[in-house]
Amino acid sequence: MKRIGYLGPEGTVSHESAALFFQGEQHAFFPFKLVADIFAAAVDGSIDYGVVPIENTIEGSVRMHVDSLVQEDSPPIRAEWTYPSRQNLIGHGDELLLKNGGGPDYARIRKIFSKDVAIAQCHRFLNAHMPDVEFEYVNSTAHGIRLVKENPGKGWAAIGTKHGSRMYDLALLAENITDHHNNYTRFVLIGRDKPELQPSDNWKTTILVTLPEDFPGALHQVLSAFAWRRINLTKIESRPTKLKLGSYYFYIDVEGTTESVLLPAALEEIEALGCMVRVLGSYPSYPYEILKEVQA
Ligand SMILES: O=C(O)C(=O)C[C@]1(C(=O)O)C=C[C@@H](O)C=C1
Repeated sequence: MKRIGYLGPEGTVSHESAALFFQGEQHAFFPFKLVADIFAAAVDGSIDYGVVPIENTIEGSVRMHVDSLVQEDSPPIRAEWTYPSRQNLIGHGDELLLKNGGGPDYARIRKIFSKDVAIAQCHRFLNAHMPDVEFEYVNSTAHGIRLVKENPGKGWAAIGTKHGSRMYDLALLAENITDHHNNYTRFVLIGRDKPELQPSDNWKTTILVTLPEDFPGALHQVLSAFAWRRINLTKIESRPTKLKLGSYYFYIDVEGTTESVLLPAALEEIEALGCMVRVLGSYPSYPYEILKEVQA
């Protein structure tokens, strides 16, 4: 049985998405307090695979997690999938719902607990209903829900999943409060060994490219190595190497696998330019709709 690490406690978006990804298989799930701890456990072998949220429709890249993926000792990316992040306002119903059934009593909500990314996904709703509410950023959405559960009577609410509200037996004060409903998170699976997964028609490869110094037009040449081979890039992002001010690498996702003929040739061409290239993983990609179909 494989050991899977996810951002806990139970009831996070990561937990829901991992349950869907590994549906129908026997796995042991282990909650972690921080995504950094998942990386550490995947490195020291105390888990086989780790589930890492990497990008969100509204908030873009989760930078800290991208930076962990890039560390020299991080295990490779073995798969990616997308999962809808549907956030809800959660609290003690007897305390924070209007008695006449008229919905949440916003005036009584003093503080909202959640993960920074989840709060950022609900800005419009929060501005419209509670422009002056105080926020407390916690390690995960379910961590916030748990704190609210343990502290009734203080005017505390959380932002998190329906699954989380059921798990902690709290009321859904307001449902689907994300700024728009097309809010997806991209998760990656990291692990030392190649997992056995459903076949997929979509493959991606993530590479890190560090450009040589003082080489005018280097990025242009890197991109053209993909362009003339008609290899599609799905993401490119620059991140500081953290070694020197002004020194950056490029984090690039391309469609295709390193098992193909074209992609290794493109990477060789880029290396020949004097760039450093590191492959962070070549892996199948599963859109949410496909995972849902398997479930049905
Ligand atoms: O806090 C959670 O529920 C998580 O799984 C983490 C996380 C993230 O940090 O990106 C994952 C997806 C959601 O969009 C919000 C939060």
